[in-house]
Amino acid sequence: MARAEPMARASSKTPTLMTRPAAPYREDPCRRGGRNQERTGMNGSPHADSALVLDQIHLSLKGPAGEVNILRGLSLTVSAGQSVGVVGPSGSGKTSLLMVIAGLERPSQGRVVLAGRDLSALSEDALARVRRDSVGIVFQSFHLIPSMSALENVAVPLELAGRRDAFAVARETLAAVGLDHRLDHRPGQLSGGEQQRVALARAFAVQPRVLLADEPTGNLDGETGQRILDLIFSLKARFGTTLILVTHDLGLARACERVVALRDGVIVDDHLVSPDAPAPAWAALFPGPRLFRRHAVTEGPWGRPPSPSLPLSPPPACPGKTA
Ligand SMILES: Nc1ncnc2c1ncn2[C@@H]1O[C@H](COP(=O)(O)OP(=O)(O)OP(=O)(O)O)[C@@H](O)[C@H]1O
Repeated sequence: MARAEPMARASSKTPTLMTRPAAPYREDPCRRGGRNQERTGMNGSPHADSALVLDQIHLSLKGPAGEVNILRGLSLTVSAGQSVGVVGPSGSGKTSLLMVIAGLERPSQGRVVLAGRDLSALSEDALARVRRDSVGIVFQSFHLIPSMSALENVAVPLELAGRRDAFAVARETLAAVGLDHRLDHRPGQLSGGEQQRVALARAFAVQPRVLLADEPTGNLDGETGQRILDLIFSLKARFGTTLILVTHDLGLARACERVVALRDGVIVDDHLVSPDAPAPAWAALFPGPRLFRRHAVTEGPWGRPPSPSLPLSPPPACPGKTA
């Protein structure tokens, strides 16, 4: 559902993008690269390499005609660093799933474990902190603050989180998305693709463990959408971010390592993507596929690699492993 205000249902909760504090670079090389297709019931099994575990999630909300069962017993485990395209017909629950993962919507039943924290056990304040530390969100309609410059849009969440280097980090991140010549432009003075790049810079500036994107190319023309997609995957490669992308675009979905298809609030298909494989069953859910290419991006899409001076900490050592 192309919700103009995807955060409206969570109006009583803390806005995510403006309050997320800076998080240190926490990519764990011990956890990266695994592909985990296990659907788990938690049952005490270890999820050490999981960025996200959803265990039997139900979400019911009151609609005008009574209660709507939006998610109905959905379980999913996503490895750290994995990219997952979430597809499905309109109304199947894709956006609702993102809201639950982000902690913006509490499930009626079930458990969400995000970056090692069981969200169901947390107070609202603790939930907001985990969200701010661990999650970046990018929406189809950018959600930038119109009265602020590009630089301020990226820097202000960092500043609110107490980062003294907020503006320096914001400059670096905007440079990494190719916008160092547009720092003082307000959203209304930027193209759609530029606005989405600002939104991506804002999401990645805090180096989240998990990036949630709801139709991130939905408002863009094909070429600009492709470049935004290149950028997302290049930032993912750089930071080891786990990506969960909701899309109606078959090509975008197939750019991910894994595709999960929803229908009526349950997972009906869950595949690792093989570029050479014949069209999988979920392809039938797409009316008119566009073809984005499969990604192996290591350089920035705007003609140069992401800024080497982004504030990276050295990767932590793997316990029990020698170099
Ligand atoms: N606040 C709400 N109260 C009641 N029902 C809701 C609410 N928000 C969404 N729904 C319903 O939940 C279902 C799933 O909505 P959701 O936005 O998650 O679907 P979606 O798969 O993202 O759809 P689309 O592809 O059209 O964006 C829809 O039937 C929708 O009408």
